[in-house]
Amino acid sequence: MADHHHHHHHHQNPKPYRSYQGKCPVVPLHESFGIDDATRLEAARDFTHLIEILNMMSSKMLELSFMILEMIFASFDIEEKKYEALVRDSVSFLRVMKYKVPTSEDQNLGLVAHTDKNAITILCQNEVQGLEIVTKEGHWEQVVVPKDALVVIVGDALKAWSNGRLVAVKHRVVMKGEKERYSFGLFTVPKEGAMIEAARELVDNEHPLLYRPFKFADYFSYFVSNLSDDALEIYAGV
Ligand SMILES: O=C(O)CCC(=O)C(=O)O
Ligand SMILES: [Fe+2]
Repeated sequence: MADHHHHHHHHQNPKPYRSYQGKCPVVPLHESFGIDDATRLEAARDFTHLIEILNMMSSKMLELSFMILEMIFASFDIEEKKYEALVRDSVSFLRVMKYKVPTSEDQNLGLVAHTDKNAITILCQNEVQGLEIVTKEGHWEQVVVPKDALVVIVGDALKAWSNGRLVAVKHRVVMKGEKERYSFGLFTVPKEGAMIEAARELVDNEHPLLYRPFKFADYFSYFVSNLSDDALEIYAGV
């Protein structure tokens, strides 16, 4: 994360009155940015390394999600070969999000309650809180994310793979206060065609099989056309 902030400073042109202008108390209505030598594609590209930053951040976040998955597998004493579908057969998806300041209290829902459908999600937010989860007791509670910390969310695919040992927590975003919220999420998603099947080691008499094996893409299509709250239970529950 430190790298991310560090890179930000390179965007500031050291020459006066170049790059970003704005938030000036004399002309609070004004915002602008300048690009030196913009007729040269390389120079125009250099203006912002946003794409490089997104690429670097998402690579690091994907690395982190694989590391977390491996720790989960190790904690269950499961051999590497058995988690192919969840690691080697994964693609990543990055979503950049902005939540506006609500104008009235009854319009403060930033993102509807849901479980993530993919295997594992890493979230990174600015200092504006808003993420809420349903606790074991069944009530909504805010997740207070410390500065520079990331949030890891288990999705339905990992829940099914772990035969329900890992919980895909229901979460939402509720906006309060006067600041916009920004977040980005790196979603580790099983590849097209990947099967999600409970690890055999996690199925026994005490832990009967909860979900039949299913093709992740088919489950996702099912969810998209039904948008049910209990999609996993309905689609794959045994
Ligand atoms: O913005 C956030 O912190 C939550 C985003 C989220 O839950 C999602 O995109 O699935
Ligand atoms: Fe989510």
